[in-house]
Amino acid sequence: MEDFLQNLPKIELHAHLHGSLCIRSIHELGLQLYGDKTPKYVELSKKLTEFDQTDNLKKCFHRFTFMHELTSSSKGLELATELVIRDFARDKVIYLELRSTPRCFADMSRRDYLKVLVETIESAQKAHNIIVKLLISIDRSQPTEVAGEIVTLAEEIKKKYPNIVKGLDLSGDPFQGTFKSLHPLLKKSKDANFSLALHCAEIDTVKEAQEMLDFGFQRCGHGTFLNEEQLLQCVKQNITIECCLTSNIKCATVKSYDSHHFPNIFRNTQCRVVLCSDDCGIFDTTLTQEFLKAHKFYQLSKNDIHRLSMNAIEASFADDQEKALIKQKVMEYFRESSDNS
Ligand SMILES: CNc1ncnc2c1ncn2[C@@H]1O[C@H](COP(=O)(O)O)[C@@H](O)[C@H]1O
Ligand SMILES: [Zn+2]
Repeated sequence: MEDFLQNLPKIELHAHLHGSLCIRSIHELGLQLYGDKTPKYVELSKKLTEFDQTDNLKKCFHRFTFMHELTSSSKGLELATELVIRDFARDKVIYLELRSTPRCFADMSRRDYLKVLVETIESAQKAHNIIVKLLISIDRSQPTEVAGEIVTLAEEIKKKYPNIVKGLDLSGDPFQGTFKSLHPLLKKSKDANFSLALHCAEIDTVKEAQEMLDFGFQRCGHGTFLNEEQLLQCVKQNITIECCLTSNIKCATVKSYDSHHFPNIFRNTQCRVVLCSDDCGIFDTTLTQEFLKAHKFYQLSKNDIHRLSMNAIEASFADDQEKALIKQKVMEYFRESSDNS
């Protein structure tokens, strides 16, 4: 199964740019930015060895602050994006939806940030033979004015790069900010035909989850605390749940693999569900590892893996032609592997 999953052409729908940089690639980034044996690189290496295991959501957000310091220049951001895309391609991901929150620094505006991302995606997807789309993230902990600027920029850049910019993500520390305050902005995006992949019910906030479901969106990040009724609503509204096993365990929003919500949704409901990595760098995982864990803990068969792959293709924000192409590659792989077994 390990070889089968490693070589399976995979579809990743929930990956945050800065969380997806693994320690090895952060070293590579540091080397390229600062050069070997320079004081800055030595300091970076020291900091990296001091990182202890991420075992709760708060620690995870500390690490983002550190990551953001590294990419606070156009060069750093470009290199980080290229490395992340390369690493996904190495894990045999053939279709990737990468999400990132536009930031501004001394010499870079949020518009510049997005420009660096789309241009790097354009070149990296060719170099690494992978289809990459961008979802623009709104950080719920930031002031609504910032979210407003991001929504406006997203509309502008989607017009220019309609084949790369596919939708909006709502993420950030779930203990901060409210969906309600962002409702008018998200409504504007929805009316402008943006696809929405929103973090929802990552922590136990039933009322907010209900507001979000009633608002309506395409993909639900985590959905950990959705109740049975809300899952039924997801079925009715055709909302896909993006499950991130390792992320939930390491952030301690789920106690154990045995009590994870994935198997119940997958086996006992009509809800479309997909497996994703979330922040594979921070949680020291890969999409292959996520499938392997699901196989180990929930006895996923090859048929189940096929169903999950088809779910991901269906739920992706790719256009119909791209979906057909990805489907063909996945089907071919399953056909060949059954011929060889
Ligand atoms: C673990 N669960 C999570 N829950 C909520 N938001 C998360 C997240 N993991 C990542 N992010 C969001 O992604 C940002 C980092 O990537 P970018 O700077 O955007 O590329 C984080 O700052 C946070 O806003
Ligand atoms: Zn996430």
